[in-house]
Amino acid sequence: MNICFAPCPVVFDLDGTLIDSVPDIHACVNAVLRLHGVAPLTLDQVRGFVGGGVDLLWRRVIGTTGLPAEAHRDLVASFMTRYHDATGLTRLYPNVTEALGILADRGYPLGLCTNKPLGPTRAILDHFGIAHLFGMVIGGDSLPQRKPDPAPLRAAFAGLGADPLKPRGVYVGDSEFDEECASNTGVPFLLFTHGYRKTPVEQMAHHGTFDDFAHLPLLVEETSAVG
Ligand SMILES: O=C(O)COP(=O)(O)O
Repeated sequence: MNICFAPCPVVFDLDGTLIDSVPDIHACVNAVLRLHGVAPLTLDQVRGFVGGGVDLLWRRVIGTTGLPAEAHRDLVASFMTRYHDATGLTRLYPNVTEALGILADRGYPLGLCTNKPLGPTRAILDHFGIAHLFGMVIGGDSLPQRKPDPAPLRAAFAGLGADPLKPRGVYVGDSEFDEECASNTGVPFLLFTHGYRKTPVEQMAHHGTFDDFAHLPLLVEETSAVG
């Protein structure tokens, strides 16, 4: 059971959930590929590589382009010098700011748990003026483990005052990584259907879906009341 008598913590994924970040990631990946004389990847290819963090992104880029595996570390470093504050092509999904504001006003402690490194995560939250809404932010480099390991999500809930081993709350995300992480952590999962998932919605385990953040506050209320 996951019943909360006070508003329980709500933790969000970032890429594909609050923001569409793929255009900036795509531009920075292709800028690095250009330096190595490699043909650019498409937006769809790069979208398919996002979700597991920067190391996995570049393992997938290497697998597709035939760049040498030994170059991985340098490619990631070169990407990060470009991506650490790249926000120009990134967009918040519609009604995100309003939904976060409503949940915060209703007393829900809000957190963020992303596989994106903390540097660009903070740059994006600042850029969109939503950083102050999150009481805890866990990035892909905050801990040795990354989603779908439960450790980062547990740390996010713990930072919001929940019991890290049996957290009460809700995780909101868009991908298979998020689905598995919520299940590993033992919290209900709310699935945003416009994100980067590859699996059909009907094959994903979730406690509710939404395609517009205008519907999220009610869904959170219902999910945390039912458990
Ligand atoms: O950087 C990534 O690959 C994914 O980040 P996310 O956990 O916010 O979806």
